[in-house]
Amino acid sequence: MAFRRLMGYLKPYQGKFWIAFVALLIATGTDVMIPVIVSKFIDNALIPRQLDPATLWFYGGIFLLLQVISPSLHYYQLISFQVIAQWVIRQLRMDVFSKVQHLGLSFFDRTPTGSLVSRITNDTEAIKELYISVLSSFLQNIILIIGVFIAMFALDVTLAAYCLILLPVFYMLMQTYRRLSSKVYHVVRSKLSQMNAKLNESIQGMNIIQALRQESRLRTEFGKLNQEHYVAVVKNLKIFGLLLRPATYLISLTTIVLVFNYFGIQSIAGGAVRIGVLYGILNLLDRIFEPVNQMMMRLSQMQQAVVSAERVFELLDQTEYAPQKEGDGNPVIRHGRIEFENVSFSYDGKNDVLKNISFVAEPGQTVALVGHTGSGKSSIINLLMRFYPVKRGTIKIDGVPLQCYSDEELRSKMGLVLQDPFLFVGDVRSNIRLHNHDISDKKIKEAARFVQADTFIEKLPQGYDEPVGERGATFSSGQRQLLAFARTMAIDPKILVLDEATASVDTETEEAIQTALEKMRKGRTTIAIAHRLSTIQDADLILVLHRGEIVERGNHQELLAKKGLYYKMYLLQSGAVLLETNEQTTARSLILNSPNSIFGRKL
Ligand SMILES: Nc1ncnc2c1ncn2[C@@H]1O[C@H](COP(=O)(O)OP(=O)(O)OP(=O)(O)O)[C@@H](O)[C@H]1O
Repeated sequence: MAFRRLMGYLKPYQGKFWIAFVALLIATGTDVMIPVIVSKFIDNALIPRQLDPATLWFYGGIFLLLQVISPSLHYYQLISFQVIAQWVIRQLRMDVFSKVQHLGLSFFDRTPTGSLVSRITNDTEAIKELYISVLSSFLQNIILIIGVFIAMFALDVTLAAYCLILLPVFYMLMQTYRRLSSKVYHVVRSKLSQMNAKLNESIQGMNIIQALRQESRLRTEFGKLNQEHYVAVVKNLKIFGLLLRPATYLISLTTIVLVFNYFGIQSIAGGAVRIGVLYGILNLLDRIFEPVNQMMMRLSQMQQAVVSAERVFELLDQTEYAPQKEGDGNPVIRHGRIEFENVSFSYDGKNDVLKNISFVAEPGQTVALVGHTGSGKSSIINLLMRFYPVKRGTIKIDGVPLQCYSDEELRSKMGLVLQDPFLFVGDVRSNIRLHNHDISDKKIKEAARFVQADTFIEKLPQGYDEPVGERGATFSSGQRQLLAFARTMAIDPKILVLDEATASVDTETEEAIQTALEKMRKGRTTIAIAHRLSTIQDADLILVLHRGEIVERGNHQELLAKKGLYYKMYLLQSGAVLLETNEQTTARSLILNSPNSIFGRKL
């Protein structure tokens, strides 16, 4: 199945493929002609001693011509098949990469990053081997074997017919090897993928690993996978070593003995032994065993490639897409009114993490989401950003259901700033512009000035051209926040979705961030997750979440007056501030360990 589908990828390159195939046919034909010509020369010229110049020129000429044609065509076909394989893999990799980009976040929740990387890199690379093995090696060797038999029939029909018995023997040998190695190869590939996943996790979380002294645990886990991978590879090598050379060697030896017997019986029966034919047959037989060996050797790579192909196609067949636009209209977000109507949601289809969420954010208003960890704040944002499909209840923007908007409209009118903003490899400018060519350099600077990121950017040695490394690791979390603000302001969104940073930054940056936020929120509908209640006291509506439900709602004063959950949280946090100023360390530990801590589950 996977194999047939892989062959389907060859369609666009049919022309090149058939030319290479014809070259292969001719090259193989010339290969098997050489011993036939030599055999004819021995029997027709050498033994009867007819060595006149014309005969010598005839045989010598053909021999030399074949010697030139064969390697040239082999070179051509080899390069052609390799190039075709590279083209196909390039296409396959692009397909997988594009597919991954359109998958929904729920898919990524379940799939480890390392295993995805492994599919796009290692697996496609393994598939390349299939094209090279199948197209180049298998095709070539099968054609060679057919050619050898044709040549043997031309030399001695009876003996060639006897030799046909070799074909089922080879077939059985290959089948046995395939069956044995198939299981082992599955293990090898899956261990490799698990190692990639582990490696990825370790590198991404290196700071935590070092801080929590998890190095030896991860080393042990990685070592275990590495060992299992090694055992599987060695097992395969053993199967391979046992079946390959010794088995084919035994068959080859038996065949040669039988051929000599055949000629012996012929001579006893009174027939003349044709030395040329004997030479030709032995030479041809010798040419059969090497292709069989090569095919056996390639068989393991082919196995591996088919397993890899299955894994790649499994990914290509994923249908868990990111939610897409529905309906024909092209609504536009003009005011930014957000409405949640009885929205319930579950990530796994079993446990509801949001229950009957209803609220309205009028244009220009700020709605703050508060609640302890795991209460569902991020999930509300995930739904509003259309990262996950809404199946129960409705989310509307300007009275139109969220699913009716095009991706482009949503992404250009909604600015999202996450707690830990993601910076791309490039420079500061490209991180603000994000390859949107409608954003001029002037606009980039304006956006940076607006959020007060310009002060630190201009202090950088290369200013807006300062390089940004992977995930912006060379910038502080405050600087990353400000850059993310500038990026958001550059598109001038109607709606702002904020996940307030919890990371502590210095007072100066904190002030810059707060001022920037205030300015950004003006005139825009804002949905903000607030971890510090002090930052949202002026919010028009505060929703207090608890286990996926809105348990309190109102503005700051109203909620304080209720003396409920919000009030408790507020007291706790203002207490925290008070204590911090007095005795920072003790206070922090007190709060973190308190049973009512907002950092813990219970409130
Ligand atoms: N991608 C996911 N897949 C499955 N369950 C998830 C996923 N994201 C969150 N959850 C679960 O949904 C519930 C709500 O999580 P959510 O992230 O919305 O809470 P939160 O209030 O934003 O928490 P925090 O303040 O810690 O960010 C939690 O029980 C969490 O375990």
